[in-house]
Order: sequence, then C-alpha cells, then structure tokens
Amino acid sequence: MSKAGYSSEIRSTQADPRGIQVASPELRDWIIAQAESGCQPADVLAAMLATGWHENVAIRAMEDTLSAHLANKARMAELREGSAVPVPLLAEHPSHLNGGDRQVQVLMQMDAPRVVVLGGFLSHEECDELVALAAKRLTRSETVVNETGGSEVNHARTSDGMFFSRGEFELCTRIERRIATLLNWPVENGEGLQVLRYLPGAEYQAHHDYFDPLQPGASTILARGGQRVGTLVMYLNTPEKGGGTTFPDVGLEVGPIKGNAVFFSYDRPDAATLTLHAGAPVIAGEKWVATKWLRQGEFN
Ligand SMILES: O=C(O)CCC(=O)C(=O)O
Ligand SMILES: [Fe+2]
Repeated sequence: MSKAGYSSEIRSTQADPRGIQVASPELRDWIIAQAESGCQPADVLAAMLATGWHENVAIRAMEDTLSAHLANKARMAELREGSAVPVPLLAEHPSHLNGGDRQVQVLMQMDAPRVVVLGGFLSHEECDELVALAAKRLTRSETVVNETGGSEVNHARTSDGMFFSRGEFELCTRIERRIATLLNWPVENGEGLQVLRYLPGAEYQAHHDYFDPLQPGASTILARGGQRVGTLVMYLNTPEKGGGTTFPDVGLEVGPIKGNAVFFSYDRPDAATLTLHAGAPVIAGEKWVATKWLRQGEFN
C-alpha cells in the first residue's frame, strides 16, 4: 500500500501539563487504520514526524498502540474461533479410558461445560506418595491484616500449596504421561503438578483457571506456553465432609474421592465456557488435591 496519507487527525496532539506530547485517541485510531490498510511502519512514522511529532514520542505511540491493538485482535480471534483443547476419547462411550499404564473409569461426562469425572485415575499408593512428597514443601498462604499491617493465615481464603516441576520425580513423570495419553495432549504442554492441602474451613473460591488476557501481566504469562485450556484436579484423599469441586454455573458438584479426578476444558478465556469452579469449604477432615493445568503450547 502507498505511503501514509497526510491526515489532520494526527496533528491533534494533547499536551499534558508539562508540555509533553501525548497520543490522542484520534491519533491511535489513525495509527491502527494505517496499519490495517497495509502501510509500512516507516511511512506512518514519517507522516507523524512531518506533522511535528518528536521521534521518540511517535515511536512509543506507535509501539503502544499497535501492540495493544494486536493483543486485542488475538483475543477477539480466540473468542471467535476457540482454541484446540485436550480431549479424552469418549465418542463411543467407553466404560474405561486408556491411560497407558492404567485403565481409568469414566464416571460422568457433560458437554457444557466440558467436564469428565474419572474413577481410579491414581492408585491409592500414588496418592499417598504424592502427599508425602508435597507435605514437606507446603507453604502457607497468608493474607495481610489491615489493622496491623501484619499477616496471618486465612483459611476461608485459601489452602496451602506447592508445585513440583515437570518430571521432578519418577512419580511425576508417570502421572504426567498418563494424563498426556488419556487427554491426547503433549506432556510438554503441561505445567508442573500443583498440590494443595485444605484444612477444615479452607476453600478455593469460585474462579476460572484461564488467564484474563486483559490483565496487565497477561502477555508475560501467556508468552510461556500460551493460555490454559484444560484442568485435571486429582483427589489425593477423601475428606469426611465438604471439599467438593463445584461448578456454580450449572449446579454441579464433584465429590472428592481418593484416586478419582475431574477434568474440564475451556477453548477460550471466557466465562461463556461455564468453567467457573470452586473448591467448596472442607467441613470435616482435610482435603488434598493435585492439579494439572494444560497449556496451548509448550510450557518450558
Ligand atoms: O480443590 C478443588 O476442588 C479445585 C482446585 C482448583 O480449582 C484449582 O486448583 O485450580
Ligand atoms: Fe481452578
């Protein structure tokens, strides 16, 4: 496309009180329009300089405007098309799924949200071993007490947790392979296993597992492996009362039974996936889970 045309909009600079040039919304719209019509960045820059922009301000305005625009476009495309997600092979309604080294029961499935409840995903020995390995490394989540400025444990707000790195122990490798086989998703696209312990009263309030692309830190998080597109929560023990995984959008509660797991996927970072979920408060006993989050791309 031709050189960026002269436009009166791009003169409409707003000066802040210190007299520094500031990009106006009209200028940002103009920069986007030029980029969309195929103009080369150098031509856009030249047109801005010709209307009195300082070079460093013009470059900054272009960079900021175009990166925000591209992020927004990517988000819109993702919302429109949806991403590929991990998929257990359930078309023929099998009673069991192949986890490679273990056959896993299919206890329940639903389409919207996409949820599959799996029986016997882990053996009881594997659950106990994971708990023992994780217990040494739990860190207590603390919250600030506003009155004192100090911090204290707040069971109503969160659990204690830790992360294994991928392949850290043979047990991790075995479980990661099983997940990859059963969900048809590469091991490399998985985060390390996270283990959480909930004491009586502890809960994980309703949340989505995908990252909000509009949050300031999103681009840094997404640069490593892209979005989360699936979650597997494995129950490492059976609390006496409470501690189910709930999906408030659809009134579903999955009972936390040792060795079982709940899988759910979300093809876009949007509440329309109905994957809002929570770890309900533990009423009696403790609750231990291992969570595996699956990313779009390689998580390294
Ligand atoms: O503890 C649960 O049941 C849910 C855990 C969870 O939502 C998570 O780890 O992201
Ligand atoms: Fe979650």
